[in-house]
Amino acid sequence: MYNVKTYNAISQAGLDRLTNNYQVNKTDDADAYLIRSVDLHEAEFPKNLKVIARAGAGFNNIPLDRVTKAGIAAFNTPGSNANAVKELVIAMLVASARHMFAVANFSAKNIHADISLMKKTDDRFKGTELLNKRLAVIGLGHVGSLVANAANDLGMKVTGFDPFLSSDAAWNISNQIERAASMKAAIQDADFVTVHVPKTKETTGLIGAEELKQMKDGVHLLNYSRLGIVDNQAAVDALDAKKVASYITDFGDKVLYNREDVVVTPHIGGSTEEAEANGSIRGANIIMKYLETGNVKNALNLPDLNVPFNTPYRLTLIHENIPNMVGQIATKLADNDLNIEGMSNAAKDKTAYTIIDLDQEPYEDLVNELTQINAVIRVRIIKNQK
Ligand SMILES: NC(=O)c1ccc[n+]([C@@H]2O[C@H](COP(=O)([O-])OP(=O)(O)OC[C@H]3O[C@@H](n4cnc5c(N)ncnc54)[C@H](O)[C@@H]3O)[C@@H](O)[C@H]2O)c1
Ligand SMILES: O=C(O)[C@H](O)COP(=O)(O)O
Repeated sequence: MYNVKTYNAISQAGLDRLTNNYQVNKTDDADAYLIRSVDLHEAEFPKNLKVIARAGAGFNNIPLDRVTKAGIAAFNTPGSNANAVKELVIAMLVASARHMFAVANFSAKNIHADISLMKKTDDRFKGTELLNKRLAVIGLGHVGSLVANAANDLGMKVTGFDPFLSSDAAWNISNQIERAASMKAAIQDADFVTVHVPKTKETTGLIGAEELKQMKDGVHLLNYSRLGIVDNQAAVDALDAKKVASYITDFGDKVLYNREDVVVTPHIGGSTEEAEANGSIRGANIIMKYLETGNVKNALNLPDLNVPFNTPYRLTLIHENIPNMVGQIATKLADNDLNIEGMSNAAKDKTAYTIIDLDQEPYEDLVNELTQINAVIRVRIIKNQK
């Protein structure tokens, strides 16, 4: 029986996919965590924990270095909520161009007045159209590419900036989207700027005072990525200077409160029934695949390694990516008369992963003995359930 512990609101749709070999939230000593945005940076991890699946895209809540050193595989599910974010961002583009929040505030405060009369005396709610306006999309991954394509479908001129764009992601982007060679080239002519990058050391403050200065007067700015990717104090200064017309973000920050030109939504970009179900189902499938086969696809901290599991037993080893690891492991097995049916190895950055298929049950102390090899981080024996 495997134990799964959940954090945050995890859609039942994914938990329903777990087979009878799984129980949920029965113990803290879990084999797997299924999480959303819970901040794990200060968390202690149980000894048994083998895998963390983040139902959603952003993984800045997972201390990847520490998790990897503990031999825990970490995965996210990028794309599972991308459509939800796209729809909200498009709504916010329209809302900012048509002053929808000011209109909503006005009508809420004037419930006894005939609001239709106000149009005759006051044109403060006259808006602009998105058609032919320019949108800069910073980050063209799962979310950014959908936003760029949808804005293009609405007749906007769209410029994308993503120096690290994968070739897979590039296939998803309409050939109408112009690719900028620099941040400045992307933002300098834009009427709207929207940011869709992961939160890292490099992207913290990606949109700061300098970038805001490079933008057109009256630009509308959106941040549905993470707190800190836009420097909020710099954004407030630019709003005060009327450089930026409006700022819409999914992440609260006290410098933003009580302003008519700012709208803060409570981190709901990915909060739809469909997106939460997608993330939870993908997270549950990731957990089952990793625990039952050791196979890895698109982990955050391990290389891809997918080997058909056709033997009765399998050993998996997470170890440092240094010379002679595979040799030492194979020697240890040979010294103990264990025949290797198949062996595969791959590396990602400083971490390597080895899968060894065995036609017989390994002796009990093998895990300890292999773990004692210098630079071996974690060893698992998996019994084939098929
Ligand atoms: N508000 C929400 O609820 C919500 C929902 C989903 C995602 N997000 C956030 O949005 C981020 C993006 O999500 P995604 O699913 O598109 O992720 P993704 O990994 O598919 O795409 C991120 C893209 O950003 C690009 N990038 C990285 N650094 C960059 C830089 N300095 N300049 C320009 N581009 C850069 C990458 O090359 C990649 O193409 C997530 O990491 C998460 O923090 C928020
Ligand atoms: O990165 C994400 O996927 C989103 O920010 C959603 O976060 P949540 O799962 O906490 O809603």
